[in-house]
Amino acid sequence: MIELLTPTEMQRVDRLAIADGSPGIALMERAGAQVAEAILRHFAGARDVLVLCGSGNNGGDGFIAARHLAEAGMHVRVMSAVAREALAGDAALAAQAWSAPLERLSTDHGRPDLIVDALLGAGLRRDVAGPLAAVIDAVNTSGSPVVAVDLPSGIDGATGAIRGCAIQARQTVTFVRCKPGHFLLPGRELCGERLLFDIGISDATVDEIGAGTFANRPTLWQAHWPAIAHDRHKYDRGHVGVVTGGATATGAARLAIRGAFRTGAGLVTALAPAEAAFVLAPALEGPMLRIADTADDLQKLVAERKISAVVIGPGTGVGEGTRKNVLGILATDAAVVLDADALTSFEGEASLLLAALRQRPRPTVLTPHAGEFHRLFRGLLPDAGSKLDLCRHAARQANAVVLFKGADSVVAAPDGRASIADNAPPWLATAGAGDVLTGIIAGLLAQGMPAFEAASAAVWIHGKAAADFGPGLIAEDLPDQLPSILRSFVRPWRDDDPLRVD
Ligand SMILES: NC(=O)C1=CN([C@@H]2O[C@H](COP(=O)(O)OP(=O)(O)OC[C@H]3O[C@@H](n4cnc5c(N)ncnc54)[C@H](OP(=O)(O)O)[C@@H]3O)[C@@H](O)[C@H]2O)[C@H](O)CC1
Ligand SMILES: [K+]
Repeated sequence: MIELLTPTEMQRVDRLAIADGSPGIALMERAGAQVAEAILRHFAGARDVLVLCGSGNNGGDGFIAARHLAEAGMHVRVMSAVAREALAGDAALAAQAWSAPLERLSTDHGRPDLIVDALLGAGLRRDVAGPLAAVIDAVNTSGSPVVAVDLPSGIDGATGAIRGCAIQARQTVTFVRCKPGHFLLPGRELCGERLLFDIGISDATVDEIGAGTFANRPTLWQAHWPAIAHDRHKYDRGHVGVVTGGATATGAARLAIRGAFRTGAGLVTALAPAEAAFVLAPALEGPMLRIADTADDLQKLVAERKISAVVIGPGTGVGEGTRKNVLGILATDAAVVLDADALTSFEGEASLLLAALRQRPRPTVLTPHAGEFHRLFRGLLPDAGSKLDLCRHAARQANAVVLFKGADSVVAAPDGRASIADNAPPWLATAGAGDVLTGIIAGLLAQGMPAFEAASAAVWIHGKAAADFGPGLIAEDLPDQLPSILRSFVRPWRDDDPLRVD
């Protein structure tokens, strides 16, 4: 159940299910019953419940939930955005089965123990304004906990954006599959706890849609996890090269090195300018050190040392030197992770970078945070769009996997696949955490994991490492959290496993 379906895709799934013999009203009956069941389980002490119903099928789910809650003994009032006669289709049928009076939707809610938000769901079509916006504001300031049906009203299910204003829910009950808007910020925050229920639509029906967006979970990438066999030596486990900054700027690269080493790369080499050698040498034990002052030196080392994945960007400085080194590295056969200064060095010259990426046949991952993303792609992408849309566009343009970092990190591949993560705790936003992430990605690429899966896996593992550690985390703690997480992914060698990316 890891696909994320946009409201449009969900409508197509609904239509397929209805065509296959599940009447819409039967789906709605199950949806409304699940909402009631969730409330009875999680808000068992609630006595007075107010259900707010909109004019569409989201409201229909609300009428059915109201009936079940009343049957369970709760005192239920229903406010409707429209009169019964104005309802159509399944929502009209659902309202018929609610025999008590309907109140007109207003801001006069009192202080019920619980409010059920069934105003707007997948059918949100424009910004919320006027009387409906006033109702949403009144709900948010009422102090009553809110259970949202499908989506908090006002949240765009495709993008997670607030359209005008939106409900802040304590819990959101959704059906069949989560939507991107449940994962992307700010939507995720407004959902509160998210509960997903089956309403009788089969996985085969969902498969027919061919969804390309996924929740970032181990099930998305675990099948591609690098294998370990006892008869392989360290060279079979890949060799990561990390380009470092000068004598006073090697910390970021060292974090990447530790991330790569802990992720299981057999060898890790710091590729450093000569001036940094005496600073780095005492700071490295397992990882090796090689001197590279120019793009030529880097290219030669990658070839001679059979380096299978290179990280460049953390601490390398912004400017001509890094630009040349990036272009040099992109011309090698190694998999490449471009981060930080490697991206910012192409600000205003993105076409240079994109030209090199487009003709490159090897795996490449770009890992911008929001600032780096917008600096690099300014003018090259549509002006408006969700983080998911923009990341997909960028991946297509760059012919590379793009990891758009943040609390809702998105990974997109040039073929259109995308993952969205929701497991990063707030304390992961700390200096150097991104450097460790580049190392984890490179460590997985070096062991032969494909780029989309490697970037998605790294994001999830990075978030899990931070969550496991807890508050007080600094980037230096992240690599040491990895072994206990990686343990659960170890799998035996298969004969068709790649030895390494080259
Ligand atoms: N498989 C499932 O997941 C099922 C989900 N169900 C529920 O159905 C809704 C989707 O129902 P739908 O009728 O398509 O849409 P909504 O009820 O969310 O909204 C449509 C009505 O809302 C009006 N609207 C739209 N935007 C606004 C706005 N900004 N302000 C005010 N009103 C708005 C719209 O009016 P129009 O004038 O635009 O026509 C509609 O009247 C889904 O979310 C689930 O809860 C089903 O139960 C079946 C299975
Ligand atoms: K809703």
